[in-house]
Order: sequence, then C-alpha cells, then structure tokens
Amino acid sequence: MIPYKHEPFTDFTVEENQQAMKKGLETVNGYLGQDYPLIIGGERIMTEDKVRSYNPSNREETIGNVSKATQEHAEQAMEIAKETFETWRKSDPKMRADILFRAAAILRRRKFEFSAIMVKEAGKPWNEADADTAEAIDFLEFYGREMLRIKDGVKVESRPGEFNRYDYIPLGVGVVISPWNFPLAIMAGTTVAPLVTGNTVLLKPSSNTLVVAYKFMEVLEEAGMPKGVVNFIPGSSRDIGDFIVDHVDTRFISFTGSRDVGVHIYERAAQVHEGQLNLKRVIAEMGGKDTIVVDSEADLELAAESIVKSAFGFSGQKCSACSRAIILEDVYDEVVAKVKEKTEKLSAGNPETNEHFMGPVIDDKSLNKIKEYIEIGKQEGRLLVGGTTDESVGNFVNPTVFVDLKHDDRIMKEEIFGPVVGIAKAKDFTEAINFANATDYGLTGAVITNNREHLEEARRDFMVGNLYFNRGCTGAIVGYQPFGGFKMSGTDSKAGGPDYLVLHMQGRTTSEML
Ligand SMILES: NC(=O)c1ccc[n+]([C@@H]2O[C@H](COP(=O)([O-])OP(=O)(O)OC[C@H]3O[C@@H](n4cnc5c(N)ncnc54)[C@H](O)[C@@H]3O)[C@@H](O)[C@H]2O)c1
Ligand SMILES: N[C@@H](CCC=O)C(=O)O
Repeated sequence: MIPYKHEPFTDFTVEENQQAMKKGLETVNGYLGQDYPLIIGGERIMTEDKVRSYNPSNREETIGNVSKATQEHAEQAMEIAKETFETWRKSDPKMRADILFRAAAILRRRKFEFSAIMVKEAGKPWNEADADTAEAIDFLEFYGREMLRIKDGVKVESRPGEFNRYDYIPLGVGVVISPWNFPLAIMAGTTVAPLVTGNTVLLKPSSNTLVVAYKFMEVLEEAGMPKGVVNFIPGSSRDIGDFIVDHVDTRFISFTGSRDVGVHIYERAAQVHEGQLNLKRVIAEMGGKDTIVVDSEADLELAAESIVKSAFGFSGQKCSACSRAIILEDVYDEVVAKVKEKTEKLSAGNPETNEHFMGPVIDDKSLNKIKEYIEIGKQEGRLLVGGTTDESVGNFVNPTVFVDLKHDDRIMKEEIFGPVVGIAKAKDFTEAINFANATDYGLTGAVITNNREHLEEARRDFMVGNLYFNRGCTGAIVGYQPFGGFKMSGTDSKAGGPDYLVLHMQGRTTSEML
C-alpha cells in the first residue's frame, strides 16, 4: 500500500490538459438532456415526475432530467438498506477499502469528464472543477487507508486471565444529504465514509447537481459496490427530507449544507419516535462567515491576493470563502487599494471556455439573495467595486467589494454565499481577532502577519476550525488539513481527518476469559 498523497491539480496552461478538458466537455455534451432513474437496491426506477438539472451559465441548457423519489421510494430504499446492512456489516473491511481504491482509479481515468460535468452543472471554472474532482479522489484514497488503519480496533489492556479487545463496528443505515457547491467531492466523501465503515446509505444529493451524483453511483457500481449498499434517492427535500430524517430506522444523518437546514435536521433527529431503537447520530457541516485578518506587519500584496482569491473563487460559493476582511487601520487604505485593483481585473462569464476567473452563481434563488445583500451593503458601507449582474442568459454576479463597514454590520455577519466581500478596520491586532470571532460561525479564517507573537495569539484565540497563516482561507486538502468548524458551522466533523470514519461507527469492547 503506497502512502497517501493528495491528487495533484491539473495545470491547464499545458496544451495536452486543455485538449483533455475540451474532450471531457465534448463527452458531457454528448449526453446532455438524458433522463436518469433512481437507484434502489441496484434497480433503476424511472419516475414520471423529474427534476430538470440545468446549466447555471445558460438556463436553457438541460444537463439532465432526474427522477424524483417519493416517500414510498424512500421507504423501499430504507427496507433494502436495512436488509443489505445485515450482510454488509460483516464484510471484510479490506474488501470495502478495495472498492474505494478501485473507484479512485476509475475517477482518475475519467477526471476530465467529471470535471466537465461540474463546469456545466455547477458552473465551476476548470480549475475549481478539477480541484473538486481531485478532492473526491482524495476522499476515496484517504478513507480506504483509514479503514485499513482502524479495522482491527485499538489496543486496550488485559488483566491476567482475560483478553480484552476494543473494536469499531458500523452503526446501521445512514442518510447522506449533500450540497451543490462541492457536488462531487462532498457528496462522494460523505457517501463513501459510511460505505467503507460497513454501513448502508440512502443518498439524497442537492437537486441542483444530480447528474454528477448519478455518474458517481455508476463509478461505485463499476468498482464493485454490491446492490443496496448505497441507494440513490434524489428528490424534493419538501417531499422526502423530513421523512428520511424522521425515519425510525435512520441510525445517523450526515448533512452538509446551510445553517438553517442543518439546525432543522439536528432538531428533528433528536425526536425519538415510536419503535425507534437508537438515538440518531447527526454529522452536520454547515455555513460559514470567514474572515481574513490583515496585520500592520504583513505582506500587503499577499494580503490583497489572499482576500481576492478566497472571496471570489467559485464566485464565493464556498463555506470557506473569505466574505469579510478585518484590516488594521494603519494599513487599511493601502490594502483596500490593492484589493480594488486586483478585483477589477476579474471577469465573470461562462466557465466552459476557461476565459473567466468566475462562473455564475448556482440559481435564481441564490442570485436574488445576493442582490438583496448588495442593496444592504450599499446602505451599510461604501461600494468599492462591482455590485452589478448579468442575468440575460445565466446567473452572473460581478465580484463585489464593500468597504468602510462596521465589523457587526449585516453583510459582515450573515452568510451571503456569493462573490461579495465586506471590509472593516480595527485599531489593533487583538481587536481584529475579537472582530473576527464576532460571528455565529467558526469555520475558516486566515491571518496575514509577520509578527510571531500575533500568529500565536491567533492560534490561541481565533476560534475557527481551519485557521490559515499567510495564505487564503479556502482549499483544505484531504489528509493534510482536516476540514470542519465550530459554533454554527456544524459539529466539527473534520472531513478528511483521522477522526472522521469513527463518526460512522461505535466502539465495542469484548472480553474473553482465558
Ligand atoms: N461546512 C461545510 O463543510 C460545508 C460544505 C459545503 C457547503 N456548506 C454550506 O452549504 C450551503 C450551500 O449548500 P446548499 O445550498 O445545498 O445548502 P442547503 O442547506 O440549501 O441544502 C443542502 C442539502 O440539504 C437538502 N435539504 C434542504 N432542506 C432539507 C430538509 N428540510 N430536510 C432534508 N434535506 C434538506 C438539500 O436538498 C441539499 O441536498 C452554504 O450554507 C454552505 O456554507 C457547508
Ligand atoms: N473544504 C472546502 C470548502 C467546502 C465548503 O464549501 C475548502 O476548504 O475550501
């Protein structure tokens, strides 16, 4: 077993890689508009009622029409998942890990196709789509190795005459609910973690990005996943969301998405229903309002670059995005000027041609929410750059910067989830850290400083799950920078970390008298 190393990103300045991506786009264009079924117990079920997955860069373009699960389908999936669990839980963890390694190899061979799906279905620029595919491969490779690491449990002591073992055993049937913004990586990571630990899964991806999820299901099947281990039940959260969360046989829920939905699920999962045998476990990774702090003693060019790249990568549609910057007052004007200059060079447009830094935002609901916050920003601060949209064909919002804000203004506190960043000043470093902490979230953050004491003060006091020094605040790498956050950013599950698989298992002690 070769040691884990993260999947390298693709260099699209290389002609060969550009051609490979264009070929990937041609492949995807070849199957646009197809109908897709549910997958329950390995059986394909085509429903009359379907969700149209469309291209946010061009609303008229249909990526696929995907079947919608009803509560009856969800019940059927639960029954099959329960039955399958009884054999899957006893399967060889090495075999389960091999499925992940094989899936990683298949994904690696088809990485340009999968990235191309996300260019079309999620509006991801080539580099962002490639990073998403690389992260999915990383989750497969890393969790496969993690399962091999913990398959024999952990050593405990034994007294004379006894032999004690401490093992991890699977939980049961899990509901995996995934977001659209990392439509392959997070969907795949949250699905294969329960799979490799011996659980079975009901997978309900976001309705915005269903085709890439379906294609991933085919990869798992090709890699040898038995029927019924993962059941693909796309559908309206109104129709089946509460149903699968409330179900008495749902042993755990792995949710990634917004704060409001996460809290809703967390509250509902706490309810014990008639006939329920377990307290449901909830793994919830939720929203962010992430801050970059710029110290007086800092590389101001690096600071501006870090703010701009973290704020506008994938149009700011990352839970880790820099949506607020707190800058010490003695360098404030200089950093703001640099941010303005860099932002003005960015363009938003159709990501297919790889000519634009940013693509669209995901849908009309998101577009309208961002526009509302732009109007709020104009009331609370000064519009430095952007604030405009192009809605003629797709959902394009130009990169937008507001300055001269107070740290507790609405656009400095509430998740906008778009290409909008707010900037405020602080009189000293400690005040800047206090302002950085003054949100309901605790996901990512960054500090740009050359002052060692200030770095250590931040490491101690800046309360976020992923804290970066002298770089941007997005782009955690699986196995290198376990990802997850505090406060209303969720249960700090640390995806891609050494504790993650055990969240999908329970410890069991066996003790034998010799
Ligand atoms: N912390 C993280 O690791 C992380 C990662 C990615 C995204 N996010 C967050 O996710 C949000 C963006 O993603 P989104 O728009 O898909 O979030 P969302 O909460 O709208 O949807 C997430 C998932 O929940 C489903 N859902 C919605 N209502 C439901 C209900 N009542 N019951 C069951 N399922 C329901 C959706 O269909 C989707 O599959 C942002 O807030 C972002 O910060 C967090
Ligand atoms: N793990 C990703 C963010 C996921 C949330 O959207 C990052 O580190 O940028």
